[in-house]
Parts: sequence; C-alpha cells; structure tokens
Amino acid sequence: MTYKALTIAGSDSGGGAGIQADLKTFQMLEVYGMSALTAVTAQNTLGVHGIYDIPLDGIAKQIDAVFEDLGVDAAKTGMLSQPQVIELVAERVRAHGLKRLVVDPVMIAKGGASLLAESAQDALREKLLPLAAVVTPNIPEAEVITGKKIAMLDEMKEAAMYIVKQFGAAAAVVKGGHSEGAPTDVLYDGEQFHLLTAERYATRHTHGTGCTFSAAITAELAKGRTLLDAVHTAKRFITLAISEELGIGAGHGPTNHWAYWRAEQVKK
Ligand SMILES: Nc1ncnc2c1ncn2[C@@H]1O[C@H](COP(=O)(O)OP(=O)(O)O)[C@@H](O)[C@H]1O
Ligand SMILES: Cc1ncc(COP(=O)(O)O)c(N)n1
Repeated sequence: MTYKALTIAGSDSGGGAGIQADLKTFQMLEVYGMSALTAVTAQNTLGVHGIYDIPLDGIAKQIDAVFEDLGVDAAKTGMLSQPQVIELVAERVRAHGLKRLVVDPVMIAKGGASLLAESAQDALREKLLPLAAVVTPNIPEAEVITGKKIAMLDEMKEAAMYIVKQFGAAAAVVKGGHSEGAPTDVLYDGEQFHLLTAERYATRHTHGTGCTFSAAITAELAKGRTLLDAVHTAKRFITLAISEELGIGAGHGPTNHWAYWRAEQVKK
C-alpha cells in the first residue's frame, strides 16, 4: 500500500523548512510526498532574503492536479502568506472532501521575517481552523490565534482547548519549543489533554522544527494512525532530528531528517 501526503506550503531554498522539510519528512516516514507551492522564498540559515508569492490560480491548479489524479490520504498547510491564499486553500480542501488536514499556522520565520500577513489572521481563524484535524501552533502563534498571553503549562492547555472550542478545530497541539525548560507539547483532542515531553537540546540548529513536526503528524495520519499515535511519532521524529544536528550553515541550521529512520533501522 502506498500512502500519499500533500503539503501546501512555501519553498525554502535552504532546504531546512517549508516544502523541503515536509517532503524529506514524508519520505523518511515512508509516505509518498506531493506539494502545492504557495510562495517561493530565497532563504538560508541566516534569514529570508526574498518572498515571491505564487498566483492564486497556480496554487489552485497544483492542488486540483494532485487530488484529481494521485489522491491524498492526508495534507498539511504551512506558509500561506496572504488572506486570499487561506481562503482558496480552505475552499479547495472542502471541495475535495479532505478530512485529515494538519494546519501548521506558520507566521514568523526563526530569523524574524513575516511569512503570514497580519490581515490573514482572521481568515486563518475563521476559514481554515474549522477544517483542521489538528492545528500545531508554537507559543507565539497560539498567543496570536487566541489573543491571550501564554507563560505556563496551564496557559498552553487553555490555549489548546480554546482553539478547539472557539474555532472548531478537531484538535490542537501547542508546542513548547519557545518555553523554558523541557520542550513539553500539549495536545488537546477535544476530550482530553496529553502531554508530550522530551529533553531540551542546547542548539541553534532548529530551523524548520515546526514544519518537520507537523509533516510527521501528516505522514502518520496518511497511514491511518490515530492522532495520538501520530503526534507521539512526530515528537520522536523531531526530537531525534534536533538531537543529531547536522551543524551546517552559519545561522539557524536545519534539523537532521535522517535521524529517525536510522534509529528505526537499528531497532530492526
Ligand atoms: N531545543 C529543543 N530541544 C528539543 N526539542 C525541541 C527544541 N526546540 C523545539 N523542540 C520541539 O520541536 C517541535 C517544534 O516546536 P517549536 O520549535 O516550538 O515550533 P516552531 O518551529 O513552529 O517554532 C516541538 O515538538 C518542540 O517541543
Ligand atoms: C518557506 C518557509 N516555511 C516555513 C518556515 C518556518 O520555519 P521555522 O519557523 O521552523 O524556521 C520557513 N522559515 N520558511
């Protein structure tokens, strides 16, 4: 059986985040990867040097071409850039009846560049979140979505629940990468909370961690795994990818997309 996943996101020329991180992650989890580009960024580990949006009809045609021929078991969104892109993606997701949608509400790159216009925040909340099987904000993104400050674990829990109850997402994971101490992520699945904890690695090479984490959830959902199983696998995938840093680039380098697969081979 060949499982298929689609990423609707921006290109990172540096290969650590965006479409490139997503496709590498799908591949390493043995899922066939497909892409619909929303924007092309000229980017490396030092920052974003240019953003070139793809015309709306080009985005729609990529999505439709993939659904109409190959089929999609699960999809994720990453950088959506503009409100019209969010509206279009929401409309195509509904038209194709896609159920397993992971929304990574990408807003700001690690270097500080804005990857989502402020005017797109309402469209994200109103149009896309209701279609999500799971939303994966980091702490600053969860603060923007909910309009509430998050300093402690209890507030991460409140934010995850608020995103589900207020905006109609089926589930939310508020990621703890930006907190202090252990990087604990909070999953609210509509009924219960689940905490996922790992060791914190002192490294500057965390470019694309959010993209990689949400892509791993998407790949596992494409295989028909439960959300809880998918999030657990994604946590292991990203923790290994961060712990075995590649050390390339002069700035925030990429994570190691081989690490999980190699660890699994050793187990066999
Ligand atoms: N230094 C780190 N050590 C271990 N895990 C981390 C570290 N930084 C982030 N993570 C984990 O990586 C994943 C992505 O989180 P985060 O960095 O918050 O997302 P984003 O890239 O969207 O800002 C989460 O599971 C988070 O807990
Ligand atoms: C095209 C693109 N998409 C997403 C991100 C966010 O990735 P991160 O916040 O992990 O640097 C990025 N830098 N570039």
